[in-house]
Amino acid sequence: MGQAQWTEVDAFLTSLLVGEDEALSEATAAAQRAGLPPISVSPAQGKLLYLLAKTLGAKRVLEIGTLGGYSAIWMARALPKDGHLVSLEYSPRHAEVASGNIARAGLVGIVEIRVGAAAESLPKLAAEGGELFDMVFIDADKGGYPAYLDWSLQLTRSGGLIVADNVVRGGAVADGLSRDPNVQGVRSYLEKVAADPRLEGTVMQTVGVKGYDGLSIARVV
Ligand SMILES: C[S@@+](CC[C@H](N)C(=O)[O-])C[C@H]1O[C@@H](n2cnc3c(N)ncnc32)[C@H](O)[C@@H]1O
Repeated sequence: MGQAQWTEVDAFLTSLLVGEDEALSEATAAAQRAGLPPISVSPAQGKLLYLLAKTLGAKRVLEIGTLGGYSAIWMARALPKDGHLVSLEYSPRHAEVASGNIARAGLVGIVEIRVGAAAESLPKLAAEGGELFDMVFIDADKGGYPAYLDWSLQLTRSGGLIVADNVVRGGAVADGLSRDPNVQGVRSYLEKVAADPRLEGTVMQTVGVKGYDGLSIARVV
């Protein structure tokens, strides 16, 4: 038997282990109908985010980059009934589609979407002085990642996780001479993770419809 392509393996593993239900598949379909770009995490990655939040016993999760709410639904499902997920989204249109998806998933009381640039929403969130977050998922503009890491460090409890998607960028992250601002953003993000004594981190390389990429996971000590 020949070696299966990653798409076949992904389909096999997703149907075997991930268990995407109607609310999740409808969230993807609604985002597609609304013309949103197909750049949400994969079902297997969504399940990983869910498992990380569940393992942490998370009550509070912060997401930077909502899109249609697909990853937010996964993470919110790991929270208790009185849990809270704050998701920051720049585009009002994306936030509107996400709100519909979150309502259909029965998560209105848990998920709060804040519309605006994350660089403006994060200082406001910090100024509110609420409880610290157990987990942050960074999945927005890559140039903003280094600043999002600084805010996430302020907003995450000791023992919590800061997770960031798309940090390998087809392998370009290893190219120190790259002039691509997205590559520079994720490279600087990983350098900050490596250098900060408050963090211990790693990167899981991934393959998916968006190509070869990676997910950074860092624990706040
Ligand atoms: C990769 S998508 C998020 C996917 C989502 N986390 C999921 O997996 O379902 C990135 C999102 O970040 C949003 N975004 C981009 N720049 C942003 C910014 N400066 N502040 C807040 N959101 C931003 C985009 O509009 C887009 O909806």
